[in-house]
Amino acid sequence: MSETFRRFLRTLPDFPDNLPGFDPDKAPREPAELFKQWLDEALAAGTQQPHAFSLATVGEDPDGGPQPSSRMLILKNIDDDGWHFATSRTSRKGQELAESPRAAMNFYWPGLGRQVRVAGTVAELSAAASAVDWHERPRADGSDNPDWQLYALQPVEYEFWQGSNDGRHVRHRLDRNGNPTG
Ligand SMILES: Cc1cc2nc3c(=O)[nH]c(=O)nc-3n(C[C@H](O)[C@H](O)[C@H](O)COP(=O)(O)O)c2cc1C
Repeated sequence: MSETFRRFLRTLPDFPDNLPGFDPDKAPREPAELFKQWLDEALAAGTQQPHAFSLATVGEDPDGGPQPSSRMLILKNIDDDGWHFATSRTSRKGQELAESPRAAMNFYWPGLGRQVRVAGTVAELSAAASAVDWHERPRADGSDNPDWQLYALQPVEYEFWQGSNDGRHVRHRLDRNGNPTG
């Protein structure tokens, strides 16, 4: 099984042939602006749920050691508070964020060979903003949910990654102020 499966994985499709280029010197200076540009391009390329991302949080393993966990979420906004997402405070990630308010986001747009990483500290936004988010969900039914929480991740680092079929992938890394870090 493992050898067959290993060979099967090798046969799976790689990046599409026509990936866009990326020149960091010509990119918007503001990381949020560059992100919005890439999001628009992912949408134009037909990406389903281009605003979906993986959120990694840190909890504890059964022996008390650090244990990362991750799951997909939907981006709700970007403003001075940070990059917004919402979930239940009682969920695993909600409990982990209460204990350890740091997280890492990862967006991936396979059709464009692009990945964006954003990591930082996480703060809870207001109950009023959380209620608005709850009621604006696509399948909202008018009920309230006092456990629903809107969070904002305040970035400490960013990485914009553009894959290339010649293997010369471009990594554009920025600090919290949007200054390139190499
Ligand atoms: C594309 C996608 C988007 C999702 N968006 C959200 C979301 O915005 N908020 C949320 O609480 N769960 C969302 N989920 C479900 C989460 O991935 C996860 O299963 C759930 O929140 C429980 O996670 P936890 O047990 O790790 O806390 C989404 C799942 C997928 C596949």
